[in-house]
Amino acid sequence: MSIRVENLVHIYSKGTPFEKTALDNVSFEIPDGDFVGIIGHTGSGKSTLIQHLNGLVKADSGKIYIDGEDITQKSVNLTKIRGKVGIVFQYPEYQLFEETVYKDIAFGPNNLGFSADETDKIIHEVIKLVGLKESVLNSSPFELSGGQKRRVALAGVIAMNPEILILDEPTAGLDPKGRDEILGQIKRLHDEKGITVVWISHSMEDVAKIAKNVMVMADGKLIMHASVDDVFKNAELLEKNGLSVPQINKVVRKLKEKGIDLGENIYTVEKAKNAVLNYIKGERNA
Ligand SMILES: Nc1ncnc2c1ncn2[C@@H]1O[C@H](COP(=O)(O)OP(=O)(O)OP(=O)(O)O)[C@@H](O)[C@H]1O
Repeated sequence: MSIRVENLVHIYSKGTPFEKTALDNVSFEIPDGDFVGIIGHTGSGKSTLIQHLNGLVKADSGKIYIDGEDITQKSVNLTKIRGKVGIVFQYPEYQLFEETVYKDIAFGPNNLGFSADETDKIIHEVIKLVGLKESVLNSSPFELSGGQKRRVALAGVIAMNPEILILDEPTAGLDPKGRDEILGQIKRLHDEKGITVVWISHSMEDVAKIAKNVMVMADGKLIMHASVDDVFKNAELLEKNGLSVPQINKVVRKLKEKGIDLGENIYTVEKAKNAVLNYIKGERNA
């Protein structure tokens, strides 16, 4: 499913001394099946933006089209839209409230009117997708570790069978292993089911590794929207806006200054490793 946003404006506390323009005329298009990372300094408007994408907040002006349907219209069926556009918020584990994991995951599909049999089938599918064992289904969500709770929350959103998955820092507060696993599962979901993913991240490394395209927010404006390579080429602009390129790229640039040229557009450790191996091979054959 595609997303198109036209001239979106969001102002908090309008008409008061605390007025704040969180989104300042933001326009973009995300094609069906894309995997977009949203980066931006703290307070740049990222969370506000994603809340608009399934109608959780009201725009001061502008239009939002989900698969061509304008969801800012009063007549729109928001329950239907929210079934198609799933959002996983920051620290989603705080939203778990049922007495068992099974019931928690069932909550969304039940609300959307899925039959008990359908819901049961989906629960057994999604629990595997997020890398949990069936045995946790009868546990209380509160008995689980932080990483497991995060997976349950993700499973609850995936169980609604969304066509667009929006994630606000899904790996915040997890250890490196938990982070890699959750990101791997999201990537697999995207690859296997073709789900469009929009993902807020503070990790430039993760964005370079997983996203196809990147949106850069600064002070409520969308200042760049391009491929990973095209965005990270602009190190100076990113740094000016409180961001950075992945650390590995800094190492690659430093090496270039010292006369060791590994090549352009190296933003992941994997790419750097291959470039180093090629470089060594080249030196040997010279
Ligand atoms: N409920 C609110 N009332 C008033 N101002 C708000 C509210 N929520 C956010 N803001 C302000 O709007 C701006 C954008 O906030 P938002 O949370 O969208 O940014 P963000 O990029 O997601 O930040 P972070 O990376 O810290 O989560 C900030 O200046 C913030 O202080």
